[in-house]
Amino acid sequence: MTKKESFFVNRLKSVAFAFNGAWLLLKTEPSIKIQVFIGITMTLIGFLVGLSTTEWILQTLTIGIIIALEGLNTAIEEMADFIHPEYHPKIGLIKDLAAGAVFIFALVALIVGGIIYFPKIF
Ligand SMILES: Nc1ncnc2c1ncn2[C@@H]1O[C@H](COP(=O)(O)OP(=O)(O)OP(=O)(O)O)[C@@H](O)[C@H]1O
Repeated sequence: MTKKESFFVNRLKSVAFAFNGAWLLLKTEPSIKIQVFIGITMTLIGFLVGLSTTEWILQTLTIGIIIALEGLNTAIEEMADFIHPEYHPKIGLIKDLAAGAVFIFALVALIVGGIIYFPKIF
């Protein structure tokens, strides 16, 4: 196998691993299921109210980023539990920080949603 072929085979394998990770998140993680449900609901509402192109881009980005952050938070939790399954204040801090990062973006998502939908409702 040439170097070029092995590069493309390796990239393909990476995509397959990433796809498997995304599928596992969707299948096993309640927080991801909730975010995906909210994302689908907001997309349907977007069609109902008729979002502009810019609003669609902002809403889709916001939904995607929050789901991706939830996924990273889950990965950090898994790593923390694997490295140190017993109670430890540092593990608590690491998990709280990761959850805090998701929380910050959840607030941003609420603000973005408010800016898009508030003028359409009131
Ligand atoms: N091993 C630990 N040592 C110390 N504190 C912990 C430990 N595990 C969890 N905690 C504390 O409990 C909180 C919740 O942790 P947990 O792993 O249950 O995540 P979670 O927020 O319930 O996430 P999810 O619902 O996605 O599983 C953490 O943010 C942390 O404050």
